[in-house]
Amino acid sequence: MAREYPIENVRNIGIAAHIDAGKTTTTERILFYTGKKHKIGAVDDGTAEMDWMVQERERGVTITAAATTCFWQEHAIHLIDTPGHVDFTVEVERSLRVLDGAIALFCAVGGVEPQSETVWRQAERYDVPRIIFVNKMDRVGANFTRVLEMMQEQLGANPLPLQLPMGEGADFAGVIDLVTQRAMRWDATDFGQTYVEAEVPPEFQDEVAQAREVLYESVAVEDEALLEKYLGGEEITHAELLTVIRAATLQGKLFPVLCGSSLKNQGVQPLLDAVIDFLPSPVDVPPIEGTVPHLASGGARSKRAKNASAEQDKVTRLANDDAPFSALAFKVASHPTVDKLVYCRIYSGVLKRGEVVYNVRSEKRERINRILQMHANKEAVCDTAYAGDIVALVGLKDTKTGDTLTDPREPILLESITFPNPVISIAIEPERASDADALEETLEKLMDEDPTFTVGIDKETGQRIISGMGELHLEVLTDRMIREFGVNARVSKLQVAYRETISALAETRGTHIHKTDEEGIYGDVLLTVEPLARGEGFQFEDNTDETQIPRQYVPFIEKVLEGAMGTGPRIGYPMQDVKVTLTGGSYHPTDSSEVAFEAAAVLAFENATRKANPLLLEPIMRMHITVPDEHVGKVIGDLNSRRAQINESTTQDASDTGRPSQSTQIVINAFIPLSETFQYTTRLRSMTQGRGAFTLEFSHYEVVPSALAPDVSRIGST
Ligand SMILES: Nc1nc2c(ncn2[C@@H]2O[C@H](COP(=O)(O)OP(=O)(O)OP(=O)(O)O)[C@@H](O)[C@H]2O)c(=O)[nH]1
Repeated sequence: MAREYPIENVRNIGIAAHIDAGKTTTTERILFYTGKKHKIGAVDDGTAEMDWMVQERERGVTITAAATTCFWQEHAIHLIDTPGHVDFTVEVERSLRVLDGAIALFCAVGGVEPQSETVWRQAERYDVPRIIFVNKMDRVGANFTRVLEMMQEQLGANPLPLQLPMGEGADFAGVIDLVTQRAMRWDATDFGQTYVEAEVPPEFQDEVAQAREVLYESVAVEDEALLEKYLGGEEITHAELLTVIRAATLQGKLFPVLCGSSLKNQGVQPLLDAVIDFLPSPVDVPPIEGTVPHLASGGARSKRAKNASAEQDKVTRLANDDAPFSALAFKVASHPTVDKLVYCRIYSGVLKRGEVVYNVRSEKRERINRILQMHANKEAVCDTAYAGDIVALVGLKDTKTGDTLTDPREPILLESITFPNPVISIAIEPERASDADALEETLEKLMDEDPTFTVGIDKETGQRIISGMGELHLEVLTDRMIREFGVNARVSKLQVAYRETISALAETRGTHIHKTDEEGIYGDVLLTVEPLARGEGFQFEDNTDETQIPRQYVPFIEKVLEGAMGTGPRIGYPMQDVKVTLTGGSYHPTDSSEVAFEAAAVLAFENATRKANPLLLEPIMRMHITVPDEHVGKVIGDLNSRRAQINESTTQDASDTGRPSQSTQIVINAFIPLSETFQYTTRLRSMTQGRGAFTLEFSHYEVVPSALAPDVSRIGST
């Protein structure tokens, strides 16, 4: 079956916004006007919004939250969910990784709010082209011009208004298109499905003429030929203008701005037009890059791959149906009826139901049982998915977020989505023994959905330890477990995931020798432990011979010692960066056994590490703070009191981006112990009146200063 829409007519977009800017309300309108929903939610009495929110909290609804598809003017728009919350970078990162363009939504009253600023900067890092929608023009205090100024000042962006509002607040009556010079008014009786276009009312004509002048001039400077025409006083056609706006938007030089009121059903259709006119199709973004993966023996290896000079050769795949199939799994979601859904962005080729794909990470081939295109609350089964599509796949048991799925004959490994390691932990236990299974099952599901959430068992206490990215992350997950999955569980206080190591060389002997009338036990091991450089983990060397320790026991002893690294001598945190050398030992021809050598080796290791001046290590985070100039002194002072090491602070302003801006942002890069970052979100917010933003990423482990070490206790023991 041929594709319904040419790839040039596909848009993969997200809506980025500060909480409450009107993302849900706008999405509802988009789905309604594009015919995906036959009834518009009664947002006025709060029902649509509440429905949406309640659903979002339910297990099934993450399904619809990841992506939905709608159609507009012969184009397919895949709308990808981009939660705006700073504390859930994971969600934002994975959305930005697979979308091609975004609508940045601002409130006409609040303008550029902290969270919209954060998401804006994230989108900037990913080079995602954006158009802007200034929503809530009907609200008292709405001020279109001020929002434009804030974009310039706070974001250093170059907004390009393509419309002007006809009045503001209670007077807001519609929108004037600066290109066509037509005034649009929406019909309130049919939820804004129809709108009429008319002459610009006389009272707006001067303003429109001025704004049009600015528009043409701003666009002309982006293109030499257009500039020549403009300066020569020649007429510029709409098509010419739109082509240059599109090119400048794709390069991030201009950000077309539209306005309206989603709640009052005004302005959403032109926004959809703008998505099509200015945001990229999959062929407008650079082709996806990857490497030729090394395949396990037996795996199909293409001629191309065989001829590759190196196993990790770089390859690119064009966004083309004829290219070999490649896709990236960007979200795994639980589902009420099928096992799970795997959301994929197809970068190249075509996928048919029933086909087998190759998962490069797991080295497994998996059959696609069903291909679903997700709509608002429903899912449509399709037979085929094409390059550039976003679909949900059923049947992938071993696929995780970030995995590449490819044609088994032409494999490619796409760059995965990088997620930071979890660094903060709490012990969790079922309320009652009867809750244990439910807890286990829920933890599995949450781990599947969220790659930055892990579950382990504390060897010493036997407690389940859940780890995540930050305080709020674990709080929300625990809350979901209890409220959404109905699991009765208890958690301990948040703890940093400490490690242990040694700082000196030590040699000890461990013996495990018993003799009774019936049987004997004989194990005797001499070993040294010495520190390794940070990050080297565990090393083992054997300097004994068969007269000391029979050869068959050596690999076994190595395994035992590696296991013993799991519990350090100071508090019991896992150890790292230790080299163990087997230097001597003895055996008995009949009494020696694995069990005897195990006991002897563990004893020797424990004594040696205790003697080798053990140290505690703590996770150090790389912190990236963006803060307006005027608050920087306070923030740096506070960082110093938190044992942070500030590496650099740079000024980020207009000259960096080539865009005009009057505001100066200071970017501070620092290393900071994780334990000093608890509650930092609130602290930074209060120090910067909500305008500072930060990201934290695990960097490395460092020794805990000796004065603080006694305060560190074992996880779960509090
Ligand atoms: N006056 C006015 N209110 C609006 C408009 N759009 C949305 N709202 C209201 O703003 C509030 C937040 O709207 P949502 O659509 O839930 O905003 P959101 O960005 O999805 O918010 P979160 O889901 O909390 O992130 C609701 O009370 C809406 O009714 C608008 O155009 N005008």
